Formats: sequence, structure tokens, C-alpha cells
Amino acid sequence: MRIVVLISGSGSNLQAIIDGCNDGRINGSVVAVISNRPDVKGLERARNHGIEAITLDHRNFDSRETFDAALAQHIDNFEPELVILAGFMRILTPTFTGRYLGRMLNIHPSLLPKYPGLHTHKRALEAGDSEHGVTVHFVTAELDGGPAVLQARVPILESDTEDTLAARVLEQEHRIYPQAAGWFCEGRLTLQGNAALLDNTPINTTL
Ligand SMILES: Nc1nc2c(c(=O)[nH]1)N[C@@H](CN(C=O)c1ccc(C(=O)N[C@@H](CCC(=O)O)C(=O)O)cc1)CN2
Ligand SMILES: NCC(=O)N[C@@H]1O[C@H](COP(=O)([O-])[O-])[C@@H](O)[C@H]1O
Repeated sequence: MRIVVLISGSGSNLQAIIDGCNDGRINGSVVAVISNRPDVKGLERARNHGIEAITLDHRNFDSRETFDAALAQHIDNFEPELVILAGFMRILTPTFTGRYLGRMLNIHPSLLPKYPGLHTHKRALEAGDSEHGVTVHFVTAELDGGPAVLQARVPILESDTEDTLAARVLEQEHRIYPQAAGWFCEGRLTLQGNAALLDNTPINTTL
């Protein structure tokens, strides 16, 4: 399957997806990487693997709608079966999410539905939570509200800072995102209404 990955920064999840394609865990190939921010490390990661790396700077557009329309044109040029958000930091419009409904995944650094949005590690620490984690979900118009596919739990340690917690969560991200993408590329993972199905059975597995 053809995969287009959207990024905004470092691209460590992009790297995990590329590695999954290269070692056979994902029956697909990343055909393009698109960043809404210029000169980010994720674009370098793409180029290091001979993958087309495109910058579509959202600051050059006068609205979310015009940015999303241009983004969709770029994506559709590559005719992907799967669009992966990997640290992509723009809220997408309903028109855009509707266009890729059922074939767009995101990874979010919290145990959704807890802490949608930003600054999740800080919020979990400030709440005094004993555990945190990460969720892979289908992308819908509702921000971080799409059906969950996979989750991984991470204990919060007394000594944790935002950075140490984020690093431990990131390790789990790199583990479960290739698993979810692999299921999709095998045709096993689908979106039916507001439910994620694996082999036609409702799923919300914690790995
Ligand atoms: N319609 C949807 N759009 C996006 C989803 C989604 O599920 N539905 N997932 C997000 C990813 N995400 C968290 O996982 C997320 C990304 C960005 C933001 C946000 O508030 N962005 C700000 C800009 C922040 C910045 O540039 O640093 C904004 O867009 O104004 C919240 C959550 C991707 N989009
Ligand atoms: N709301 C989206 C969000 O916060 N995504 C998070 O951004 C980081 C990107 O890292 P990466 O660029 O190294 O993959 C990851 O922790 C990812 O979960």
C-alpha cells in the first residue's frame, strides 16, 4: 500500500513507520512526507530514505480551508491508500477529514479520551495521574475523538518531568504505530461507523 505521512517536527514516528515498511512489519511504502513547517528534522529523515519531502507552510495560507485544500491536492497526487499523521500539529477541517475518513490515522500522546489536544504530559503530571500513555486512532472531524485502534499505558514516576515522561511515552508510540499501520496495510483494520474493527471485530486493544 502507498502511504503519505504528514509531520510538523522531529519525525521519530515517521522513522518508526519507515522502519516498519523496510523490515516488513508494514506491507506498504511511504511515498511522500509533507510538513506544515519548513526545515524540520522529519523532512531530512524522508530525504535520507529517498522519499519525496514536501514543505507546505500553513503560514502561507489565509485560512484553514485553503491550507487543507492545497494539502489534499498534494496528497492526492500520490494516490495513497493510507494517510498517517505523525506529530502533525494542525487541526484539520471537516471537509478534509471527511475526504480521508477510514484511511487516515493519528497518534496522540494520551490515553484518549483523556487529554485531547495539546500539552498532554504536562496536564497528566499536574493532575497527579499515576499513569499516562498513547493512543492510535482513526482521524475524524472531532479533534482526537476518532475511534481508538491501539493504546499503550505508561506509569508516571514520582521523579518524572515532562521530558522524561514524554520520552517514555514516545518509546511506546514507536512500538504501537507500526503495529496499527501494519494491520491497516494487511486490510485487517477498518472503520465501520464510529468503531474501529480488526478482522471485522470491534477493537480497542491495549498493547
Ligand atoms: N480534525 C482533526 N484534526 C486533527 C486531529 C483529529 O483527530 N481531528 N488530530 C490532530 C493531532 N493532534 C493531536 O493528536 C493535535 C494537533 C494539533 C492541535 C492544535 O491545537 N493545533 C493548533 C496549532 C498548534 C501548533 O502549531 O503548535 C492549531 O491547529 O491551531 C491539537 C491536536 C491533528 N489534526
Ligand atoms: N497532538 C499531536 C501530538 O502531540 N503528537 C505528538 O507529537 C510528538 C511528535 O513526535 P515525532 O515528530 O518525533 O513523531 C509525538 O509524541 C506525538 O504523539
